[in-house]
Parts: sequence; C-alpha cells; structure tokens
Amino acid sequence: MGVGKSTVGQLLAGRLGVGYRDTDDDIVAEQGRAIAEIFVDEGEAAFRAAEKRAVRVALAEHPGVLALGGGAVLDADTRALLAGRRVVYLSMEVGEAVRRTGLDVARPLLAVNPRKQWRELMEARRHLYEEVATAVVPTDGRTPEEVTQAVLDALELKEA
Ligand SMILES: Nc1ncnc2c1ncn2[C@@H]1O[C@H](COP(=O)(O)OP(=O)(O)OP(=O)(O)O)[C@@H](O)[C@H]1O
Ligand SMILES: O=C(O)C1=C[C@@H](O)[C@@H](O)[C@H](O)C1
Ligand SMILES: [Mg+2]
Repeated sequence: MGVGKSTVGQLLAGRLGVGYRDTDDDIVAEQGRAIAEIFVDEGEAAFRAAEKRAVRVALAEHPGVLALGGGAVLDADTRALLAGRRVVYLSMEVGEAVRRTGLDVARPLLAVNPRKQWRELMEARRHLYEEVATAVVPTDGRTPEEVTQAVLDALELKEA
C-alpha cells in the first residue's frame, strides 16, 4: 500500500508504450463507491470477492501494465493466475511506508496505528509477494523514475 504502484505503473506504461490499469480503480468504477466505503458497508470479505473477479477480468483483457491491490495475492486462485506472467514486487521499509501513506483515510487497513498494522500485514504477506514475483524491486531512497528504470532493468524489457 502506497509503495508507488500507480506512480511507477504509469511511468512504466509510458516508457513501454502500453496502457496502465489498476484493479482498485476497476472495483471503484464498477461499484461506484470508494474502497473504504466498500470495506465499511460490506466488509473485507465482500471486497476480496470483488477484487478476485476484477483481477481475473483485467488479466484476461488488459495487455499492458496492471497494478493489483495490495491484498490481491491473499487469494490462491489469483496467485495461480499470475504464474507465467511478469510480476514485480515493489518493496519498501516501514518508515518509508508511513511517510508515503501518511494518515490517508483512503486505506482502510491502515486507518488505525498504521506503523503496527503495516508491519503485521507485511509479516503475513511478504512470502506471498515473493512467491508470485518474478522480480523484487526495492523503492526506498529511489525516485519514481529510478524505480521505473530498475523495473525495466529487472525485467530486461526494451522501451517502445
Ligand atoms: N519512489 C517514490 N519515492 C517517494 N514517494 C513516492 C515514490 N513513489 C510514490 N511515491 C508517493 O507515495 C504516495 C503513494 O504512491 P502511489 O499512490 O503511487 O502508491 P500505490 O502503491 O499506488 O498506493 P495504493 O496502494 O494506495 O494504490 C504518493 O504520494 C506518491 O507520490
Ligand atoms: O493491502 C490491502 O489489503 C489493500 C490495498 C489497496 O490496494 C486496496 O485494495 C485496499 O485498500 C486493500
Ligand atoms: Mg495505487
């Protein structure tokens, strides 16, 4: 959350001459509500079901750069769908995470005690991010442009 998927994803898509899409945005557009509202109104399980569908659809129809929500990898079927694709795990340390996300209420899972919540989420998820990733790119101390270049290098992709 807040690692720079949208920022770097759009820069990367620009460098590659392809489109950028984000499954969080797809869910918001489909439901006509903010993610935090979906969590409050229907609970996390309902959000995860919508997210699972959104990822499946986007992977099937979008050929460019796709950003997944931070918790999408919790679903085993979603992880299976990522197999054989180029998947980048953008990583960061907790201090950077708190700086980047601040007290942004748009991230319901970090709404209370963000530093502790972030550590706990990462302890539960880091192995899943590493499992699906074909490249791990640290983002601490790097500008979005530097991260984008590191992704291109890690994936050995040529610009358009
Ligand atoms: N490499 C970077 N260095 C410093 N700040 C960054 C970097 N990348 C992104 N940011 C900033 O961090 C914040 C979060 O970035 P962004 O929205 O791209 O992350 P995200 O992973 O898409 O977040 P979300 O999980 O909410 O979708 C923004 O304010 C952005 O400008
Ligand atoms: O890490 C998570 O569980 C989340 C990350 C965001 O991208 C959103 O999908 C939502 O806020 C949940
Ligand atoms: Mg984003």
